[in-house]
Amino acid sequence: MASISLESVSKAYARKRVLAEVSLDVAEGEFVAILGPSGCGKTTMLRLIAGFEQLDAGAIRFGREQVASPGRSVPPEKRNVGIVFQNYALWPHMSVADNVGYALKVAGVSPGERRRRSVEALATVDMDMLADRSPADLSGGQRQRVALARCLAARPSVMLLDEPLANLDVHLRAAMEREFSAFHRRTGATMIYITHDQSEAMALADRIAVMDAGRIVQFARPRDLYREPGSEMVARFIGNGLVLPVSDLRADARPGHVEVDVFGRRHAVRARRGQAPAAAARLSVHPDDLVLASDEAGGFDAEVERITYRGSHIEVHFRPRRAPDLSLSLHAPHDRAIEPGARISVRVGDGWVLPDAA
Ligand SMILES: Nc1ncnc2c1ncn2[C@@H]1O[C@H](COP(=O)(O)OP(=O)(O)OP(=O)(O)O)[C@@H](O)[C@H]1O
Repeated sequence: MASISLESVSKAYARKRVLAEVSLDVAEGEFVAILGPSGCGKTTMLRLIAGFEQLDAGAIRFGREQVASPGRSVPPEKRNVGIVFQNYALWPHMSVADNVGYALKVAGVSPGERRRRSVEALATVDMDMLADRSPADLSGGQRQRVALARCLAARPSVMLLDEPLANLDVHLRAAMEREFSAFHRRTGATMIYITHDQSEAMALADRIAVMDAGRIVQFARPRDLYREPGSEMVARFIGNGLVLPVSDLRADARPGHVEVDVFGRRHAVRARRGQAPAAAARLSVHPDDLVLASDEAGGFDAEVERITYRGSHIEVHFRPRRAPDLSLSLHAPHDRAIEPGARISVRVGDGWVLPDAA
């Protein structure tokens, strides 16, 4: 397995810049998700790493070896990269084992060795019992596991996965998420996983690179992205994040904390150390951070708009009285009696002041 590093990589199609000086260091054996909205350049980045596209500026390294720079590119078949796409085409006329061993056959590996490595790769994804089946007789999830085994049989030093779960239903996705995690633990493969689904990225990755319009806007562990987003885009993209306008930001006695005014009530929230006092700021919170205050004096005034039943809890959609254009939500116990139109008092239990430059 190898580490991967992108150094100020830029790429344009015709005159449209798709990647702008992207730098990223993925450690050996790390599981990194590339997360971003449609069209932000995720697939282009993957294609550059795989060697299907040439970069315009910058460099890509696998370990110490430079595999791409302007005008110089190691071809895809020499990069030892395994790729699993969303559309995992399997050959319908070949058995599962032959599908998995096909690349080895092309590479001239002997039939005995081929079979051994195919069955070994299938065992890794718990599919060795179905080695002689036809792909037509498999479920969607089983086919995706075969695609994974096929990638694995070639013993790649890097695995690239492009929205591999996008075509699966929600239950199968959850099962496959577990599969990918287990697979990563077992093989120690360096994995780069593309998705626009933030919950999938949060569940799987050691670190997540959030992309927006051809740039990496933040590269951090899931917990840090959730608790300390660096910009409004990241704050909104992760964990149903909300951004509140706050005012009169002042120092708090506790390091890493400040006091702010949220719709007329003072609250202590988290901020970068050294955060300067400010007349106005933006606060990143999540529905779980907002709590119904028991007494009216506790929080800011709001009016309930509607309730969504979620089984384990109810989601209360509301508008602050002082900012009726802002639609927010919080989670409350499912047995809490609360009606649309009711007046409530809301406290910010936890929040993070977005850094000034964001
Ligand atoms: N071969 C190409 N020629 C011209 N433009 C391209 C080409 N490939 C991609 N683009 C453009 O580059 C931009 C980034 O595309 P890319 O596929 O990398 O985004 P993405 O983040 O993977 O999107 P999605 O999540 O929708 O797959 C888009 O505006 C796309 O239209």
